[in-house]
Amino acid sequence: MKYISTRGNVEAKGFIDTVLMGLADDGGLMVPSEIPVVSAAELEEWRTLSYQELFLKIFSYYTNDEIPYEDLKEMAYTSYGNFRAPEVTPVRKLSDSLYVLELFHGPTFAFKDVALQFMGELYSYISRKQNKIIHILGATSGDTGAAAIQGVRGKEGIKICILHPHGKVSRVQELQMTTVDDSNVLNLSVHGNFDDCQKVIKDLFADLDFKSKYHLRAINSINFVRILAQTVYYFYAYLHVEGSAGKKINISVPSGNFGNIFSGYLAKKMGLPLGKLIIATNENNILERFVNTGEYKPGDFTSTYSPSMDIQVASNFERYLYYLTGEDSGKLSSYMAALQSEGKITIDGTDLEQVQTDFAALGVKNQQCLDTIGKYQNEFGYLLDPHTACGIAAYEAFNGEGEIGITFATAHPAKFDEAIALIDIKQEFPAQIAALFAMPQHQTVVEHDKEAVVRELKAFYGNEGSVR
Ligand SMILES: Cc1ncc(COP(=O)(O)O)c(C=O)c1O
Ligand SMILES: N[C@@H](CCOP(=O)(O)O)C(=O)O
Repeated sequence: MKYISTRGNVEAKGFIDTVLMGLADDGGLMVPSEIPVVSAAELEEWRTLSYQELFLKIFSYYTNDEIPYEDLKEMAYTSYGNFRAPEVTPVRKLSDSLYVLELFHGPTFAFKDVALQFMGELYSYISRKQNKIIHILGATSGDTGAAAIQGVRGKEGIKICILHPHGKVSRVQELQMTTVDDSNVLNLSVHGNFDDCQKVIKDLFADLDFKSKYHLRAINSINFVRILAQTVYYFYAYLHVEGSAGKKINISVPSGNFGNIFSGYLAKKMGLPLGKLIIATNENNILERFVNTGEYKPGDFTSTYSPSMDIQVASNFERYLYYLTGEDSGKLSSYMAALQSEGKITIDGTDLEQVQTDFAALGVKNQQCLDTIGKYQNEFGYLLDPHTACGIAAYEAFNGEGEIGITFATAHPAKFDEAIALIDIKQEFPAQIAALFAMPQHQTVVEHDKEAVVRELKAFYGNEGSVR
């Protein structure tokens, strides 16, 4: 398996080089040169596998034996060994037509742990095997940062710097990131929003001299391995829903940067019989507007009760667009150029029909989000976090009569008590979260400005040159 850039100007790479490259050097995103297809018979054989076994089956299609099987196995078992649920991502049945895939049983109580616990192990493995310095640079609206820091804190050969939007993450998210006092961690709290943070890091990755001189590596979903690791739980969910054999299952995914739902798109292309892929967003509804009208146009940023999805410029949209163009890098590049110069991308005709076949989408308003949390607490005694509540509202809008839907629970409600308290629900915090409130914080507040970030990075990296 080789990996290529959506923009077509990067020499094909192997698996590890793709991980290390992160953002493609031509500004595009790396994708597999062809997507492997799992047969229906093999899929059925996977029904009894544990999460870790399933992970190994799926990764084996992609790693080209660049990582010996025993090493990959050890990484998978270490990564998921510290999840609070033995199933890793348990499936809960709420009714005959609704299942919830709980993705929040990792160390930081959000779905990001599933991929980032593994990426922490993988970067550490590559650093040891190749004697490489790994300087992770990431942007977060709250959850990626916490999970990435937790995945690599204290690991030799690795430093991590995370940019988060100042005052725009939840209190627990901020504490999860900033109470970590390991010397290999730097938190930059940026005056601006998530899109501003993401733009700064993308600009730094695009500066190839800087990227190479300072050994920059990505943990955001611009990195293909994030997408791949997230694909595993789509298979797991499908295989653990009662009566799914021979049926198509709809999946509703709280979405922001389009990474999670793109993993579902990949799973479907690999042969997983999924029905509708439902994009649930909040009032930052660029993806809903795109699916309904064909116009992709970043709008005004809105702060909502689901702050992790307060995103206008969705990174992985480019990967989807690449497949929509029939893997035509030239056409994709001209769409991305139009986004740059005209501030929007417009598609129509059969392309728009294809989009509407691939996805349904709903932008859930703040009040509807709160109403959904209240409704599920009353009817099922099940407390939803505000992101998951958007997912459930979108499931309700699109799951048809007699169809089965799975909604992804992307975070634990304790991470977003600000919203939940508004409807007078009092929740008890898990001990790991309650303990954060008494801990000192470490962060540097910076302006939303590439040069200010560069100054902090240079001080953090010190004299580290090309040898570890
Ligand atoms: C809790 C939660 N739900 C949903 C999302 C959206 O996921 P994605 O960015 O992969 O679309 C995020 C952030 O990414 C998140 O932290
Ligand atoms: N919601 C995310 C935003 C970054 O998304 P990623 O999937 O590209 O890492 C977050 O929690 O930071």
